[in-house]
Amino acid sequence: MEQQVVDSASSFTSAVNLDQLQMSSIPQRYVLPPLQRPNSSHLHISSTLPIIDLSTLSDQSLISTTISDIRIASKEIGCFQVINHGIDQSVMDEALKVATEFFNLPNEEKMRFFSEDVHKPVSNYLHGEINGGWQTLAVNCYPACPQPGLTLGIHPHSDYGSITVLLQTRSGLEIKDKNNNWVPVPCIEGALVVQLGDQMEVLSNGQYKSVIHRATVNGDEKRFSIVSLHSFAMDRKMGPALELVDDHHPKSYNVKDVN
Ligand SMILES: O=C(O)CCC(=O)C(=O)O
Ligand SMILES: [Fe+2]
Repeated sequence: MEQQVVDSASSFTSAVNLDQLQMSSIPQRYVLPPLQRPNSSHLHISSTLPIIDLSTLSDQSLISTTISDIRIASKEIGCFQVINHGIDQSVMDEALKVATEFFNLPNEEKMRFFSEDVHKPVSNYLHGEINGGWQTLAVNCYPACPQPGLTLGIHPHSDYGSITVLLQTRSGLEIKDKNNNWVPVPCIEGALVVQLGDQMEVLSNGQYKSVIHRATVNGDEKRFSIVSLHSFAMDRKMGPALELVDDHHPKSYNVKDVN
């Protein structure tokens, strides 16, 4: 039975298929070595993730404090949450509703939207916007998992682009702090998670951090995240901003094509 699931589905749908089979344990290939499992390094949570109220940016008396809070979060963690960001709750609720409906479709229906080129559907629409940059929208569904302590929804990685904005339906996202501890990102109603990516770390000559993060799974409920990944234009040469390179801060990265 398991073999059939693996053969008939791409990695895109296989975990969802397993969910439909209501298995009481996960297949061996999903079981991680003990040190890579969630909770293995939670013992001393040393960081709390800042929550930035973006409505303060329209108040002259608060603007510099807010910018400074964003700068500190970008330097220390590369991640923060934003509230009062101007996106209506109803828009976010609708996006999550459509995501849920999509993942509830039968596999054959879902595969009608399948594309080998993950940039294709969105780039056609947005290419040329944001100064030739790219936006990729990922919608992730993490089925409830019978053994959440043994596996992960997404393995540790940093995002390749400049900035990522993420909406989650429940907690599950974790970031690595500067002491190498995994810190859970709490799910706050209406908040969006902002993560800096590799391009921002390079552009800032290492002053800002591209945050390493992962997604855990849970035993009782599906979790969704909608992830908007923003990247500079592919034909752009990327390197540290010259203003940030001097005798005390030598160039830490070579200039490379974003590609
Ligand atoms: O779902 C999450 O919380 C993380 C997703 C993520 O890191 C990604 O799609 O790049
Ligand atoms: Fe990511």
